[in-house]
Amino acid sequence: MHTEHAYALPECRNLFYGGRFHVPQGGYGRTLNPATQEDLGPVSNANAADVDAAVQAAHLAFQSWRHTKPAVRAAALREFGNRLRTHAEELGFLDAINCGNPVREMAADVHFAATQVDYFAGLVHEAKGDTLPMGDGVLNYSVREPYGVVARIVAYNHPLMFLAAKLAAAVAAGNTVILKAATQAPLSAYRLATLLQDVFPPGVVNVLSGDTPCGQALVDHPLVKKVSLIGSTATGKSILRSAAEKVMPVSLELGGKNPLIICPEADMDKAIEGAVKGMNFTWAGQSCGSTSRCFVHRSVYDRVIKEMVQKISQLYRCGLPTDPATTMGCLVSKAQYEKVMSFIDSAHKEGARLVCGGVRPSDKALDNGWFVTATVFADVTPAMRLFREEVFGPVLAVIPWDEEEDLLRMVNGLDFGLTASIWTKDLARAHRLASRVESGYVWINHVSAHFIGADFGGYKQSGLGREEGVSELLAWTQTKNVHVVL
Ligand SMILES: NC(=O)c1ccc[n+]([C@@H]2O[C@H](COP(=O)([O-])OP(=O)(O)OC[C@H]3O[C@@H](n4cnc5c(N)ncnc54)[C@H](O)[C@@H]3O)[C@@H](O)[C@H]2O)c1
Repeated sequence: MHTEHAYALPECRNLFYGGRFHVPQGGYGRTLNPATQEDLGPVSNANAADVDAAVQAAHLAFQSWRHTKPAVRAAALREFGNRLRTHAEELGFLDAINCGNPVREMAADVHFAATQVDYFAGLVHEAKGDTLPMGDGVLNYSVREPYGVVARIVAYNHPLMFLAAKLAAAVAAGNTVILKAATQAPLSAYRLATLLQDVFPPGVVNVLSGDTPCGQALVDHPLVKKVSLIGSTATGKSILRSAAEKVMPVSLELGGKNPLIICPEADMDKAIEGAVKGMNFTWAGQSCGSTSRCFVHRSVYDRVIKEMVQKISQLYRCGLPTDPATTMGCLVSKAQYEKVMSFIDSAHKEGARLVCGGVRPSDKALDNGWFVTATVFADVTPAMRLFREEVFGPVLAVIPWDEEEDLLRMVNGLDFGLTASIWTKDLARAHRLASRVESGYVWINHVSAHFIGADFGGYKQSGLGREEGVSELLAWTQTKNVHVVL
């Protein structure tokens, strides 16, 4: 706690609900800087009693927030967006020091979150209903109403952005929200709570930190009417099972093992650049949308691999996440590091060909961190673990292909279906492949980017529901039909 940092670490690490911070009944744990193992101090571990207190506060706030004029809700959201922008550097720093992703990108995340908050502030009046033509003397209309208290549980790779951006649609629609910070990196969440303390009425936005028991207690609480998760498929399934007990709707943004397809006629320079960028090495590959299976047509296979490796060595070098010059951060924890290393191990054992990386960086300054260099394995086959399972680390699998039918069998042969990226100059092939890939978000001659207003979400076991567009707002409402005989 005595190391000099660019910004002060948050002083208050308690639970934020009902407009104030509360000492956790579940006690405290510790949080670390994954790049150095520096102890960054205590973090609250909310237990079921804490969750209940927060839910009661949110429930009380719902009684008035649901009737607050939409324009007033929008104004609060816009003020919140402005606060985010004003504190972007500081929040980005807190994420970098706590989750291991580079500070420059984490600050950009905060600005992106603010843009999403503004977007939903502008949509408040779109949570509207319909009327049905019924003839004289009868009026039939539907209204959209908020659910009540809802919970958002998030993953660690964009700790601040996932909390800040994703509260907006739920709050815009008139719900009150309990945010559960990422277990591994909650520091920015405490600062976020302070920043929003006087923006929303007490109890409208509440921020908890904790581990699985906190998330589970939120899912199980009878007054929590909807839960959304950004997390792994395993957690998504567990939440879905618990939600069944309450017949509660859920929204799930889950894992991926996303394909990037390079066709022989593609603009090869751009395709190679896309394949490298799509792996999100900056975040050490820790991104759900990472295109971690790269299918390269055999006629260009050797060239693509050679140039890909050159590009990676030019663009990505592990460095301390808090250094603005760093282009690639570290993994979030020892557990994640060991998982990534086990994939590298199994790829070797199963006969994949290592073409770069696969080791710790040689830089002594990084010796204490969970760093792994940008890694590419070629000649990966569908039988290998690296082909089938999400690594959530900097490990790219390259697979040769010859015929489109075989390609599609391999591409669609998994239970994941989040993103896909297709590189071709053949218009017919572009649309044919786009229509046949089983993914919820497809780029043609592009990769990685999200577009505000465009629905993001997964097919198959990569998720349920869509976010980032109007449908996210509507998903936080339920429809009531009213039939009036005049
Ligand atoms: N589709 C997307 O938009 C998206 C975005 C980012 C990350 N992810 C996925 O997230 C995963 C990595 O993140 P992670 O390791 O933090 O995921 P995780 O599933 O382990 O944890 C996510 C969150 O769920 C909570 N949680 C765990 N078990 C729970 C339970 N039984 N009930 C309620 N809450 C519970 C955790 O405390 C954490 O806050 C990857 O699979 C990645 O693909 C998906």
